Amino acid sequence: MGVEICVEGLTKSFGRQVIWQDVSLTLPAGEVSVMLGPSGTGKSVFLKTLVGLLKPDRGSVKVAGRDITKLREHELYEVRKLFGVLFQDGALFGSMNLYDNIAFPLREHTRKPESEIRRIVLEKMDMVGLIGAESKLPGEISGGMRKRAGLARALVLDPEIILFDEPDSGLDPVRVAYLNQLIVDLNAQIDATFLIVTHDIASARQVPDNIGLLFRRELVMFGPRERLLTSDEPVVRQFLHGRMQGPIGMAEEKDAAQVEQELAQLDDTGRIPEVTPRLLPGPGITRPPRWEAIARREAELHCAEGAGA
Ligand SMILES: Nc1ncnc2c1ncn2[C@@H]1O[C@H](COP(=O)(O)OP(=O)(O)OP(=O)(O)O)[C@@H](O)[C@H]1O
Repeated sequence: MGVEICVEGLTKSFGRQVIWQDVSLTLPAGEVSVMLGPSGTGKSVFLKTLVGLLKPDRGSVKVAGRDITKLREHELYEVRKLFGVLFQDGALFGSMNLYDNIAFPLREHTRKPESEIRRIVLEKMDMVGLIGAESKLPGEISGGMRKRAGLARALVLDPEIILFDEPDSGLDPVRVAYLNQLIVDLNAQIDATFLIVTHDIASARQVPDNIGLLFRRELVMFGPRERLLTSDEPVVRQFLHGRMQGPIGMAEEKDAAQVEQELAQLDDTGRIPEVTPRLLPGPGITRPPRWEAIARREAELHCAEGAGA
């Protein structure tokens, strides 16, 4: 079972540049959450702060009840073992083949014999569909395969929490669909807590239990997927529809009068936004108990939509 991450009053700046302030949210244990936000709003900085690679100016990050912002380096080292992180490019060592890349955390952090390492590496490679590619170098495989190799490496220490930094960037829509299915299946199988930073709205609509949005140095909203998908908040609507009309501008924020005019022209007030059906774990994958609650919520949602139609 994954662990809960409880963030309270978190603020981070670099020099005089405030990245975000007073961010509070709880990533529920075992659930999948997505963090959205325009480029440069500090989503990657947020992931790095959660894993203790960056120190916040203020606030706390409690991982399984321990505030990691207060830990010393050697204590932090222990807590970091709870995390698996999938960096944007997979962050593989270019001169090592996939097998050695994936075995690396086990050789670095454990004293397991090579036979056990082999069993674990092949098990994780199988989970992400990479069996047979053990001897390939990262430069010899596609971007999608590199992401999956990065994911296999993030899995070898059996993490309680997995952080994904734009897992879908640079992938074609079909590979994104496969990757999303893999994420949903993995979550059901290993039951860890997932946080995904993505720009892909289709993924954000289908995959998570919860969605958050960073904008203007603040966490605008964080909550259950359906709440954000049906939200009236202009910035949430603009982002989830990927449209120009709304508070988010090309380079900076727009003035209030312009935003008001754009929103008036849109004239979609009163229309109930569609809630995209959730991506389900694949056939044969045993779903953890929380899926019963999810199924109930989804059924209620469809009843309400049916009644409103
Ligand atoms: N180590 C650092 N030192 C100084 N500034 C930094 C550092 N890391 C990030 N920043 C700044 O923090 C801001 C947020 O960066 P971050 O990469 O977290 O944004 P993001 O929301 O992930 O963007 P994108 O969606 O484009 O990947 C940027 O202005 C960046 O220049």
